[in-house]
Amino acid sequence: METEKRTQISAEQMDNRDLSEQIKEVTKDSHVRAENTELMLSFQRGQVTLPQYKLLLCSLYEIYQALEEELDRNSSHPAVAPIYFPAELARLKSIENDLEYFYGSDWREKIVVPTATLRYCHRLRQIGKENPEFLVAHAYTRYLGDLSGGQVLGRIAQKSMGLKSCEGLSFFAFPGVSSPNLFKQLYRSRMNSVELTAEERNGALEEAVRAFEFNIQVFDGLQKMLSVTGNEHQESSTNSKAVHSKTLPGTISPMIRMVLGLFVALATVMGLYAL
Ligand code: HEM
Repeated sequence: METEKRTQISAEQMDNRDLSEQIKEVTKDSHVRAENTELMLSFQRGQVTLPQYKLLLCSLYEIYQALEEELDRNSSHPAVAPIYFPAELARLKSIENDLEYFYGSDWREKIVVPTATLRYCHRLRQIGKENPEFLVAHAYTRYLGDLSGGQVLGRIAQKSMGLKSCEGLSFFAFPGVSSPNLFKQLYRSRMNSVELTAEERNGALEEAVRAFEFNIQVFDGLQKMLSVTGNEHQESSTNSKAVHSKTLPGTISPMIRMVLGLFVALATVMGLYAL
């Protein structure tokens, strides 16, 4: 009886807690996992390479395009309006500048992303249409991350890649935010003002865990791309749109298949003559 009462109280206390506290709590383990992905470890060790960073920018471009389009479209939705800060937070334009700096004016034709990025974007667009009240989870995961660890990562990246100026690093800069810490406080209070039913709140918390999971999968996908294709797509002027269309280990490229086909045909013809 006593235990039942205690469980009830803690469930109530849990419900009464602010969304910003709850979301931080439920994503704690995921944050540790994200920090420990190979890509994030390269950043933290000061070993991030230009191909890694360029490839990350490609995925961030697709992700922020989806996220910001959905936030814009739902900007007057009651669960989005309080956390809608395009002037302070929007990243798309900055990423476009960075991509142009590294890839040149035809950067749009050089974008390559792993399938994990496409899945992440698909989810963002889906919830933008079906459950805009969950966008807060995705906006929190990306923007508060960028304003937290992201700030340190930007400085490390500049050193690691030996970039002289801040060119190519505008993704990390938030000119509209004079104090990231104060802004994060404001953002948390706005998150806490969003009115959600218990069911919607649980959904948003689940979505935040999912958002971290998507990021982890994107980072892992990028590392796989780098280990499979090396720097080839970074340094050449390939026009491929998504790496999932590239040849991966375990598959036979169309060229090898054609050569094998010709070989078999030739052997068959020669066999017929021999008869
Ligand atoms: C090298 C990797 C990373 C490092 C070193 C790092 C570090 C940090 C630090 C120091 C904070 C501040 C914690 C606090 O104020 O209590 C933070 C907060 C945060 N990080 Fe990361 N982070 C990393 C990667 C990521 C990634 C990949 C994501 C998500 C995609 C992320 C999302 C967040 C979020 C949402 C917060 C805000 C937590 C809150 O105050 O509610 N971080 N991170």
